[in-house]
Amino acid sequence: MTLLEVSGVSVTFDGFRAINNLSIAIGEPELRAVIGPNGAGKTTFMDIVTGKTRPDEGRVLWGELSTDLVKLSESQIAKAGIGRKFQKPTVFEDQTVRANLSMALKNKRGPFAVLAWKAGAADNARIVDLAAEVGLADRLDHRAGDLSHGQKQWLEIGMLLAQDPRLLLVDEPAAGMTPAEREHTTDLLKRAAQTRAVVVIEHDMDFIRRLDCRVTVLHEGSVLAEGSLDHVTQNQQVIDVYLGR
Ligand SMILES: Nc1ncnc2c1ncn2[C@@H]1O[C@H](COP(=O)(O)OP(=O)(O)OP(=O)(O)O)[C@@H](O)[C@H]1O
Repeated sequence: MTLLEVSGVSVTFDGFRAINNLSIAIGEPELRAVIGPNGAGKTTFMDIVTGKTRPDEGRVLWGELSTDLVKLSESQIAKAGIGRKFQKPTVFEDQTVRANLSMALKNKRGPFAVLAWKAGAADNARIVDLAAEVGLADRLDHRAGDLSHGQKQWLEIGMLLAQDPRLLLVDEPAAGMTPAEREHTTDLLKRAAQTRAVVVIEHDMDFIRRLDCRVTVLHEGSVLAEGSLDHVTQNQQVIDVYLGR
């Protein structure tokens, strides 16, 4: 099923067309990589889906009811089931891994439930499962600030998964990671994408190859090519504007 359908979207910043008649459809479940040269519009694409940037034209249709996300606020879009991971990890450094995951579970319930919330047995089991899922099972009682850069990124992914998003948007997860951390991150994202849609912006081609998924190449705010990594990397235009540089 198509979960997200970006259709004919354009955005102009001060006369510069950053997104130009962009159309992309993401299925559920699906793992999708988005690549392209600097300034191609990758981050702006995510800003549009999450409601941070409003398009001048086009529609962003979501879910079974084809709700137009352009008409919703950022918080309504988040509640609809779209989670976003920015490049830099944003975890509560002074809190433990367990407390961070616990807060993320709490947030899912909304402001009224939070007032009366206390971690029950089911929540504690879910926290342990989430930690295991992102590879932090043996770090539950460690301070998040003491984790490595890669581990902080995994914790933040765990916090997003705690909120059960139907679509997870991830911006350059491999940046600053060791090769072993990158490998773990690809496994984690592939697993997460078995039951939901996951869209990953990345520059690291080895990372993309390991993701083993459909790839969309953006250039000047539009889709230049789409398909398997082998398919898009053999495309002469992709070689000219991105790979050959
Ligand atoms: N708020 C803004 N105001 C003005 N220009 C912007 C704004 N946001 C993005 N742009 C411009 O739009 C273009 C697309 O930017 P975007 O960050 O989406 O590209 P990107 O593909 O994510 O690039 P990178 O790989 O460098 O992160 C760039 O030329 C950028 O300078």
